[in-house]
Amino acid sequence: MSAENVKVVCRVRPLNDKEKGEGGIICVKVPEEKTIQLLDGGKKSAGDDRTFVFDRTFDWNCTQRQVYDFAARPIIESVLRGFNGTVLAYGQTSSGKTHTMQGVIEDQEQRGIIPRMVNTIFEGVDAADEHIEFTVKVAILEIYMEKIRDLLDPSKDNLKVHEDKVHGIYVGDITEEYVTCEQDVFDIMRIGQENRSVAATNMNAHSSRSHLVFILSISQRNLHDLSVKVGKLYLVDLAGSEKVAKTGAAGSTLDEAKMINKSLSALGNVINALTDPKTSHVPYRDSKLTRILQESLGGNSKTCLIITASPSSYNEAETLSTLRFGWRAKQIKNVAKVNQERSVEELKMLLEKAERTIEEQKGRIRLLEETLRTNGITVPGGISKAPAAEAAAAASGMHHSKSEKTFSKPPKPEEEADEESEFLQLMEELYQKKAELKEQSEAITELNRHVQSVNEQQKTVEAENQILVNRIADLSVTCEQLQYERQEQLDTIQQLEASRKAVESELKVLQDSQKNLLAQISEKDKEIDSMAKAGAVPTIPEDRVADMPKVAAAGSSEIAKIREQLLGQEGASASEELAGSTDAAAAGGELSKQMHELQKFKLSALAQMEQLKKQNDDLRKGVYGKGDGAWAKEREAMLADMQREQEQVADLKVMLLEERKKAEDLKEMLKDGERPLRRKVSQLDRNLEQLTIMYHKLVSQNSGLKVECQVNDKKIQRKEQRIAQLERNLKEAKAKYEKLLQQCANLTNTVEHMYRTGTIAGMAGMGAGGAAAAGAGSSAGGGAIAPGSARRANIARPLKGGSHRVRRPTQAREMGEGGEGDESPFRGGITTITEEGDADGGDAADPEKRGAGA
Ligand SMILES: Nc1ncnc2c1ncn2[C@@H]1O[C@H](COP(=O)(O)OP(=O)(O)OP(=O)(O)O)[C@@H](O)[C@H]1O
Repeated sequence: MSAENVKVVCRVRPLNDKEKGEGGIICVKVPEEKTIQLLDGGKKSAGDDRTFVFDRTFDWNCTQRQVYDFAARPIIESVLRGFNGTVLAYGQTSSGKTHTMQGVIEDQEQRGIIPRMVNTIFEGVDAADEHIEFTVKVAILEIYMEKIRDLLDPSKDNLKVHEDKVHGIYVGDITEEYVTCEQDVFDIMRIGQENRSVAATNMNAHSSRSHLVFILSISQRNLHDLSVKVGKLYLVDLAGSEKVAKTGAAGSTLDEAKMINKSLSALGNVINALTDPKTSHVPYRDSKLTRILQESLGGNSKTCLIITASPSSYNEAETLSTLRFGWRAKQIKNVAKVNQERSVEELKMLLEKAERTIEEQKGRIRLLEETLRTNGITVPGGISKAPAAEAAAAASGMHHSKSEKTFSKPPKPEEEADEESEFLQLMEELYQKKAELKEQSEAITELNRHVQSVNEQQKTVEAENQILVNRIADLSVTCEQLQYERQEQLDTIQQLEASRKAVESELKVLQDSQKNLLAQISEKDKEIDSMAKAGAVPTIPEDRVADMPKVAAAGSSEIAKIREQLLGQEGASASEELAGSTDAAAAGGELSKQMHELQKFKLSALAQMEQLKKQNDDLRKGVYGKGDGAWAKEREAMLADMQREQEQVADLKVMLLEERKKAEDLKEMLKDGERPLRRKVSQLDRNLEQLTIMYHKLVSQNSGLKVECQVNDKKIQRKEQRIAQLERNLKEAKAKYEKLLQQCANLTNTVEHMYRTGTIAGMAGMGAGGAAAAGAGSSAGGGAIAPGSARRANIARPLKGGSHRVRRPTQAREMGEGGEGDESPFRGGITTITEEGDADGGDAADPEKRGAGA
């Protein structure tokens, strides 16, 4: 983990038509891979202050792939290894930021950094080992007028930036979509793009006036040891960095431009602070942009800044400012580290390893016991585990430093000394194991804490889940209510439709009957007219002819027939009369006979007429039941009724139209009401799904952890019991050991006494030498034991039959741990056995050496 500079890459786009039209000429030069020169006013020279060196400089001939391979590929590869990564595009409007970051997604050649990175991610996922499980999430946000908007859910338009130890800096409540393939990401990008704020300025008609941040989280879980690595990738397309005046913005667009300028100048201030050794405070909190990019600039991230520039002399000032910005940013140093969590499995493996080592040590202790036995040092019954107990006791003094761990030993033969040193080594190892065990138990405690925090998280998630469930239930109720109301409205519409149809059919019937009546009326009128004309017949009186049109339809045809007959006959008789009058002289009595006949016929016809009239009257009365003139009234009444009914029908029509309109409005309202509701419900469904997944994950993790804890607790318990047992054994062994020492000392006393008193012949010289050595602490007499040697010996010889005691340096006692009352000579510091009252213990003599002296 070492600090590395932010990588800065410069890209200059080709001169565009607008710039050519404005008479702009190329004012930049890329003399070599890493250098860019800004020519002075388009002249062919550039001063030193206008020459900049970056990690790489690309001119207008470069391809999207070249930029990606140099600027972004190493970053995505790091993200796949668990690092955080950031790629930022900075430059004036229309300088090629979006072209570089996004390009044309569908075009393999022209696609920019984001789609290429997405491609590399899924290639990496496909190529990874089978036991690595990947989870990729995408979020897109926009910082516009110092507000963070969620582009995957535009209703979240003022998100907050949070910071904690676990997640670092993050945007709270942002929508994160899980993706499983490239296309998923592209679909999400399209949605984000649609929601992005765009305002036109004269710099670039479709210039984006907001900062776009695309966040990809890649989590890798190792299914073998369950460790998790999480790499976060921030891809940032900043808003145009041109001067406000040049944008030609005014009014709300001016405010907007100022705001954008504010966040960009905050970015500049952060970079200045980071690169100025005198400044200690970095103003990350001055804008939302710098707050989000806190880790990317001077933090835990591998970062690449791509500065984009126009080559036109028209944009010279902006290009110079962009190059200066990039140059400053190049001084920033980041310290990136892999974001990895130690899994329970890993800790478990460590524990198991420690246990295995303890088992090995136990085996060695057993071996050692055997060695002790074979060398005549009895390991008393019941304390066969004494060495282990000693080891445990030694281990319990784990806070001693290695240098402090010097163990005293009684004078013994050489092989005993070797064994003892082996024993001590063993104990030292045991001490280390105990330390490891302590570490493990600390890890378990840590795990318990982790379990607790997971439990708390789970509770929070459950509570949130419950809130969401409640909200969903509320929404479902509202939805149901709306659906019920909608159904009611539909029913009303159906009813109205039915009544409309009924009214229409009634109307039709009425119209038909009206038509019939009108037809009848016109028929009657015609009849009346014709009858009126027929009034010329002398035998029919005028008043009767006037009545004729009122005759009912049933008798009218008969009447007409008879009338025709009458007319025909009368016409004939009239002509005959005429002929008779003109030929009167010739006709004579024949005429009067015919006249008589005609008169008779006329009378009978009149009688028939009379009868018919009567019939007609009867008929009329039968039909209408009313007298003359009532028919006209009836007709008027009918017409009035018809009129009324027509009016009613018209009213009904109006009502129907109104109802229809209401229904349409209602439908619209329902549609309008349903749309956000549906969106909300689907969003909530998505959230719920994610939460449920999280919840299940946490539950399974939690239960796994609980089981782990239980197992570990049991192991610890067993180990503690074993340690306690070992400590007990050690105490017993120590007591026996001291007893043995006592016996040994007594024996030595007795032997020396015997030497001195001459009980053992031939040993007097040695006894004298020994006595001399004992008395003077020098080599006088026997002279075999050097003072230094005597001083080094841990067990002093007993004096003149006097008693001896085991003395432990105060410091050693103070440094002992967990072994109160433990008098083991193997614990803490030098233990010496001296004569009583001999603080120095320097007069001790090694029996072995003594033996040699003799
Ligand atoms: N290197 C390039 N090669 C060819 N065309 C380019 C290059 N860079 C940019 N362009 C073209 O220039 C125009 C403006 O570029 P782009 O939209 O990427 O600018 P921008 O800096 O993102 O602007 P804004 O600040 O408005 O977002 C686009 O039509 C783009 O295709």
